[in-house]
Amino acid sequence: MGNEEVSSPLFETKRAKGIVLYRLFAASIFVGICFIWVYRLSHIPKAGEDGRFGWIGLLGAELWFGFYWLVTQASRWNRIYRHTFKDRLSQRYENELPGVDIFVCTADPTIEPPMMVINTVLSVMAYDYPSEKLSVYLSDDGGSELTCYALLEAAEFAKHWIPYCKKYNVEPRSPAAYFASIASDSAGDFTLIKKLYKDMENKIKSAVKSGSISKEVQSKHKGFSQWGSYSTRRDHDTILQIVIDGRDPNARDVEGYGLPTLVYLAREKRPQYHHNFKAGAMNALIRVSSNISNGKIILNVDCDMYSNNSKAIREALCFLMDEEKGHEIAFVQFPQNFENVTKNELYSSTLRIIFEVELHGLDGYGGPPYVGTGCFHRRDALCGRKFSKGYKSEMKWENRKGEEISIPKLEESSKSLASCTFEESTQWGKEMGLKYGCPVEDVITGLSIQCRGWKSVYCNPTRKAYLGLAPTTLPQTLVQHKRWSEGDLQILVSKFRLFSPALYGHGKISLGLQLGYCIYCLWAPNCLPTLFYSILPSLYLLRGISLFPQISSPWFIPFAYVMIAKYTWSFGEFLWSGGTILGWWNDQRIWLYKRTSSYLFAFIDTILYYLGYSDSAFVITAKVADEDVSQRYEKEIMEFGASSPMFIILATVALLNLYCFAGFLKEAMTGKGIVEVYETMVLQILLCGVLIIINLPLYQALFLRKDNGKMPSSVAFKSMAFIAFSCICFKFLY
Ligand SMILES: O=c1ccn([C@@H]2O[C@H](COP(=O)(O)OP(=O)(O)O[C@H]3O[C@H](CO)[C@@H](O)[C@H](O)[C@H]3O)[C@@H](O)[C@H]2O)c(=O)[nH]1
Ligand SMILES: [Mn+2]
Repeated sequence: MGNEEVSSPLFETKRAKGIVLYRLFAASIFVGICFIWVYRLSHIPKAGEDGRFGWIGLLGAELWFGFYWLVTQASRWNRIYRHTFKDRLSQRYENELPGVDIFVCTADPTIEPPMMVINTVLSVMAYDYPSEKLSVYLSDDGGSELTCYALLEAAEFAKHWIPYCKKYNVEPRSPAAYFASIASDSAGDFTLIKKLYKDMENKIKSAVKSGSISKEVQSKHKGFSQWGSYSTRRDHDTILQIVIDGRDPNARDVEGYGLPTLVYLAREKRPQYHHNFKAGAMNALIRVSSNISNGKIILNVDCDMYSNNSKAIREALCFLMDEEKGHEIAFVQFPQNFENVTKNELYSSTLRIIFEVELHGLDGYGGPPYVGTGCFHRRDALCGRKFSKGYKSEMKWENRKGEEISIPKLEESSKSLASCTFEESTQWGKEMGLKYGCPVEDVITGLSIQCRGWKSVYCNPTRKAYLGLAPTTLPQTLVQHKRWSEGDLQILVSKFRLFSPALYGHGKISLGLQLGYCIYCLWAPNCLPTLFYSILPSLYLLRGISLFPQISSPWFIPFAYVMIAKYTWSFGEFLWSGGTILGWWNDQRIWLYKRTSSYLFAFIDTILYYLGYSDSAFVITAKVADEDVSQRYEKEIMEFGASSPMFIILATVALLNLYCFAGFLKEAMTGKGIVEVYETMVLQILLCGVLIIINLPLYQALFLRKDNGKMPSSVAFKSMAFIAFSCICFKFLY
């Protein structure tokens, strides 16, 4: 190996093409925004004049939108793309690759079925990586015997599955996804492995169906005795079982090769101790794993996020082990991609623009946030170590010497690390591990790592590294976004303080990155201006009062330019990120729905939280759906289903616009004449019209659909009563 080879980097970074053109374009939009501001400020109706209230409202909204648009530029101004050289990595380090501990989190056996969980586990056990250096930990906050049983079965199946994957270079390595992707192969090995999988599936499914583990199975595995003291999932001792001990010379697959270590953990839960949701689970895993395998690298995945690219560990190591820059990097984040999205992404759940555009932008300013899954951490950075220039942590593999402790002893000593009291008066949840008290434990933890001086890297290879399950109903989508926007807002205004002098004063993270975080931290406050903009102009349309420049006025130009330019860009960006035309349209609808419902509720909840009236929780997203719900999802029919207060807002805004438009049409036909009205009110008509078109599926769900996914009629009544009341007030009183 020549010196030249050693000095060649393990990854390279490229600036996005056409960035200068983009910057010019963005500057032109900003000029347009300034003109709009000037127009609004210089034309405020005088006190007592028609439309003064609405005008000032729109002024506020436009000031906000302009400001927020500026903030979002942080994610587009300086986009970069990474490319790795995995062959160089194996040339230099193949025999010294570090140990990797993989954490899979699950929390509820009914909405996260054991079969799904073990498919994720199997996919990460079968990584293209030396098995003896891999350890997989399953954290089960559901404390479910069924999940544990499924894991025991998976351990048996893994003995066939891992060598099969390696022999045939299988991709993806989640058995369920693999068998679904392959029509049928009559080759001997394939038939055998498929049969073994089906056998395992039948056993697990029948256990799940009966809801318990048979006495016979229980007697075979001593681990089940640990459920003896179990009363509920909120009240039990630590349950820990080393299912496979990678150091055991007898733990071999069918080809005679070593197996990865596999551990089941249900940390202790007591009603009087807050368990801190996923952050609590992760911290218990960090400690338990340090006692068992102590890998230098920690990969964290959600239980639905199976590995779709068996080279992902090697991708991540190209960054972390790079001789020149590697020592600065605390974590490597992969995008979240989803297996179950339909062609036109009905609920916009691919988060396409975030993962294909924005995180590349944040990467240009110091690194993406940690988004909770598909992320490789350097263990010491995650545990609170500060970055320092001179320090180079040794990544290379060290054989665990002198660790001839027996499994029962190792299990016993690990259990105490997962007890409720262990963290009392320690820094866990504060400066060590994942932070507590925030609904987005991931983002806040990543931010604090970056504030300790570390960088992160965004790695988005063509073959997607992880595929998970996106929510398949509108309420789930909205609830998920409520959790996210609420957590992100807390980062901005709470004790964590993105802008606190302590962080900013020391210049810990760049201004670009701070603004980048603000894109998400300011999601929630968008609710008010968006509500204003989707209600006021329509109400004024009904009253015949114009709030925008006439078509013949020169002030019309900036409005037209900003709208056309911004939406053309957004459309183009969506298409070249791989989306469809209808997908973009759906994205616009969900954008509106999130802003007017999820963000509003998050905003209100955050205020209540600070006043001490509410506690933020982690509502787990369901990963299974009823048959008819899935069918409608496949056909891209929106699922409303249960009555939710969020729907009342959506329906009210939609119906209000319909009512205003109808009222205006009637007036225009009988009164002034359509041409003249059009001349003075074109932008208001357009806005109201677009709002109606985008809401078509909602009207359908309110009035036309008969299936179970329609909007409950109670929502229709409530919102109509609300509209009738407010329209009457607005028309006659104001
Ligand atoms: O008390 C809990 C609650 C959740 N989880 C696990 O956390 C993961 C994420 O939960 P999910 O309901 O799927 O939430 P999502 O909104 O899809 O998750 C995203 O957002 C979360 C923060 O809001 C992050 O924790 C996740 O990693 C990220 O994928 C799942 O594996 C759960 O099993 C736990 O282990 N314990
Ligand atoms: Mn999820």
